[in-house]
Amino acid sequence: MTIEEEIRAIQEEMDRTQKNKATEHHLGKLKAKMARLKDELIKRAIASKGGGEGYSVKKSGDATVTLVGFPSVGKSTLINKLTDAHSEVGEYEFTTLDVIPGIMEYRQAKIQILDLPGLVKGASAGRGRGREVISVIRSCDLIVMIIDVFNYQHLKVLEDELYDAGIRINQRPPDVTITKLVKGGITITSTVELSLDHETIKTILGEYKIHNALVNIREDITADQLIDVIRGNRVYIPAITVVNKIDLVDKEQLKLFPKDALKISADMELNLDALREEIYNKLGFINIYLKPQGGPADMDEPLIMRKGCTVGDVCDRLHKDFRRKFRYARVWGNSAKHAGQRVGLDHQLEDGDILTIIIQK
Ligand SMILES: Nc1nc2c(ncn2[C@@H]2O[C@H](COP(=O)(O)OP(=O)(O)OP(=O)(O)O)[C@@H](O)[C@H]2O)c(=O)[nH]1
Ligand SMILES: [K+]
Ligand SMILES: [Mg+2]
Repeated sequence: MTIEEEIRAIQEEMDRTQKNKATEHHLGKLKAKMARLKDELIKRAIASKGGGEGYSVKKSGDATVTLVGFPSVGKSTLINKLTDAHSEVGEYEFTTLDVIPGIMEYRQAKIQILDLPGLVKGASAGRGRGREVISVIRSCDLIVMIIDVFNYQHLKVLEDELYDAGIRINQRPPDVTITKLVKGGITITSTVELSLDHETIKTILGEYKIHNALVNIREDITADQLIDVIRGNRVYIPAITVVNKIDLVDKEQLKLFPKDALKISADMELNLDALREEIYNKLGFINIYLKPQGGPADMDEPLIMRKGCTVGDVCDRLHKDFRRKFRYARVWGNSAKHAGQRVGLDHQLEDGDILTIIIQK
């Protein structure tokens, strides 16, 4: 049996099984098995080799955004309008076969946008150049999911493909820690009421050969989320949904789409300003001002970083040796307990902070 067939067989068994106290543990076991099989698919999807050469994309700018959608929804048309790129547009599917980068300059930020080949159902299992495309998506900072006005149902397919590739959109990592031990069995502690019973949790851990561990759960999680924590290879990426080609339908029809989806026409340049703004906001940029030791801060040209960044991230941005040569830093502003606070690489910065980095000579 292939993995896909096994998954289907287990799903059928789960559907057949009545939910009650007597079957709870059996269902838990099936759930655990199912989750582990899906995990096999993810492992396959993220192995960027396999089908052929991976795409080599050089990252540039302050953040990287990918355009993800079925063939011919208008990804290339859009990147040509938003950036300096010239990506081929065609009426036929799979016009774009490579990753095409472009830069969108917006409010002092340089945002790299990547036009990608169309994604189809089965991409995460390697259909088309699915695996290679997915490995590019996994390393971006924001996903723009594009559907066109005639194919709303594709949105769910896209979401499922990303999910099966270990990409969690608009989610935070589950608040769970697992500390493996050499003996003593499994101890589960939780600060909230859990929907998963302890037996199921143990069964899932057992599927991954974890028999001794401290498990601390601080939010109500699903079986899939527990496996996300065990595997640790999931990526958590924000996403926005865009409906393209609105010039082809009337206003009434647009009401059928969810409120939070942005409705645009790439071709007719309708609503593109709102999209630029949304991309910028969703990336959560902050300004960090650098101050050389003993001198005034450069207040004209801030370093553009992302919310949640650390002093170490700033070091990486400035020079490849800075992290290694780092001694300490001083910070003024919102993240500082007092002006000029001495901080280390892990210190989290906030918008408007002024920073001095001291490195070894
Ligand atoms: N009416 C209308 N047509 C559009 C719009 N955007 C794109 N198109 C047309 O849709 C077709 C596909 O556009 P592309 O930009 O090549 O789409 P794509 O998503 O890059 O396609 P692949 O690279 O093949 O995956 C072309 O004929 C475009 O002219 C739009 O906003 N309105
Ligand atoms: K096309
Ligand atoms: Mg294209």
